[in-house]
Amino acid sequence: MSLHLSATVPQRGVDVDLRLAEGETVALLGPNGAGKSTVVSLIAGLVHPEVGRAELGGRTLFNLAGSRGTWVPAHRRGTALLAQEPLLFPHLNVRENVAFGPRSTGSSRKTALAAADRWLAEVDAADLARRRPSELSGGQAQRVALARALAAEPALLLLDEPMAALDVEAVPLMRRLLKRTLAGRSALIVTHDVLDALTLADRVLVMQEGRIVESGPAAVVLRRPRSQFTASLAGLNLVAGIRKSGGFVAGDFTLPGVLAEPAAGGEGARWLAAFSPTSVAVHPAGPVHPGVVHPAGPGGGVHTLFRARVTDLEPQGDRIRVRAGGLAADISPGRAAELGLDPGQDVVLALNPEAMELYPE
Ligand SMILES: Nc1ncnc2c1ncn2[C@@H]1O[C@H](COP(=O)(O)OP(=O)(O)OP(=O)(O)O)[C@@H](O)[C@H]1O
Repeated sequence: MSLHLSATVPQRGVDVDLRLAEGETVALLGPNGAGKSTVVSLIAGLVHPEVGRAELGGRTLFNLAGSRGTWVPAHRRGTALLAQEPLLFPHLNVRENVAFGPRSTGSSRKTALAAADRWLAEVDAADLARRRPSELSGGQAQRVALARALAAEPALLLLDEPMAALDVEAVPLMRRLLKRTLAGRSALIVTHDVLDALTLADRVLVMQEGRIVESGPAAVVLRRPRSQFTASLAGLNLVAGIRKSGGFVAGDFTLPGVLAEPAAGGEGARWLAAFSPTSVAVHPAGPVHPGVVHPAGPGGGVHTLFRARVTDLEPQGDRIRVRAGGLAADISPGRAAELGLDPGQDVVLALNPEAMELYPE
């Protein structure tokens, strides 16, 4: 069902306004402490905002705007929460754990157990029905917890980093199950993993310091990040600059002519450039002046060169990631050896405007 939440929790620095359409799965991303879990807790009824309101499928969950506030308690909200830890009842077996949801909303024991069997089959856990939670692996327990959440037939499923506590081997199966069960379902999933956003969500929201700062389809948000957090999730360099004489001017360099006919923003408008570290070439320090254009740069085309100091070197898959001038450049180990790179050394970076995504801030 559709959700609208607008709430402020000053003690946690959270002030959000978000909507989910009916049947939409939304991923909520953001750095540690951004307020993601607080948003989930607000919807679930576990945190009381100072002001705000929330509606799920047209039904008020809370409304603290007027003098006579409305507050629906957690167990009557029609939401189910799957957290990092499965939190199964230790004294009940798996089947009874899953049947607990329908039982608590008034189903007969027989109907609740039939629902449990159906949902256990749905998460490939039918064979675990008679086990106690203590006899399950972490991955199995989380699948059972998912079945329990779904068996409650929630109008909105809330998932707060549901795979964060799993062993790496258990994650792919859980992700496949989530993909299957979240399809067409109203759900909000908090995650740190960009793959979850890409595979599970119709749309992503990025939170920072208690506010939602980016929103859109995962592919768009990741191609055109608006914050360093999202850029690093997407594995991109992000540089802020301004439009000047048709060019993009950042602190260290200028990309002439790239904004000659911009779709938006005039002279002095703020623009962003996002580009992959693999598109940045590294050359020995030479007689280069800031912003000088190399007409036939590596890979062809017009490149912009600028001097920068290497701050760090780190392995990046089968490449070496060079951090210099606030940017990342991924080069081959052979090239790094050829350049004899060391932190503190000056180099020349070559940027290829053709490999960049340029967009108004
Ligand atoms: N129980 C609490 N009491 C008071 N403040 C809290 C409580 N839980 C979290 N906070 C604070 O509220 C802010 C938002 O925290 P929240 O847990 O919602 O962030 P998050 O984005 O989920 O972080 P993480 O990714 O680390 O889980 C943080 O400043 C945090 O320190």
